[in-house]
Amino acid sequence: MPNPTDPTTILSRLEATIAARRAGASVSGPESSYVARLHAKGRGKIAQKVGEEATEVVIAALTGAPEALVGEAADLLFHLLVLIGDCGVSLADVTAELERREGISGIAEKASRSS
Ligand SMILES: N=c1c2ncn([C@@H]3O[C@H](COP(=O)(O)OP(=O)(O)OP(=O)(O)O)[C@@H](O)[C@H]3O)c2ncn1[C@@H]1O[C@H](COP(=O)(O)O)[C@@H](O)[C@H]1O
Repeated sequence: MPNPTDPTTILSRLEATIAARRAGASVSGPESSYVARLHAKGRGKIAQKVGEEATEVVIAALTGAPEALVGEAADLLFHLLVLIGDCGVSLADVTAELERREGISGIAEKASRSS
């Protein structure tokens, strides 16, 4: 049985909640759901939010306390999940890519690109 507080489990649960909000956007509506509201504004707005949150992560990392970075990183992960979901990409797609890269040094991989 998966550990409910495991980071991957939490991200999967959040992904499922986001998908449910997206699917039921016309039911719950932008009034009561932030995810539905964001979807109503379109992919451009969702992508813009990811960019903003990424910038806030950078600022917090360079100037803020660790607690501020935790909050900004959570905002970024949340909005990134909303964006990839909107594009039909799942968390499993991303973790599969990370798994594929496992053990491949980034330096060696970059060097292999030119050959
Ligand atoms: N994890 C989150 C989460 N993190 C951040 N946020 C919201 O993201 C927004 C980001 O704040 P900003 O000031 O940047 O956004 P904003 O005021 O809309 O900014 P602009 O319109 O000016 O761009 C805030 O409204 C936060 O509450 C989140 N909203 C929802 N979730 C999760 O998503 C689930 C579904 O949420 P609803 O769709 O609202 O039911 C929730 O149960 C949570 O688990």
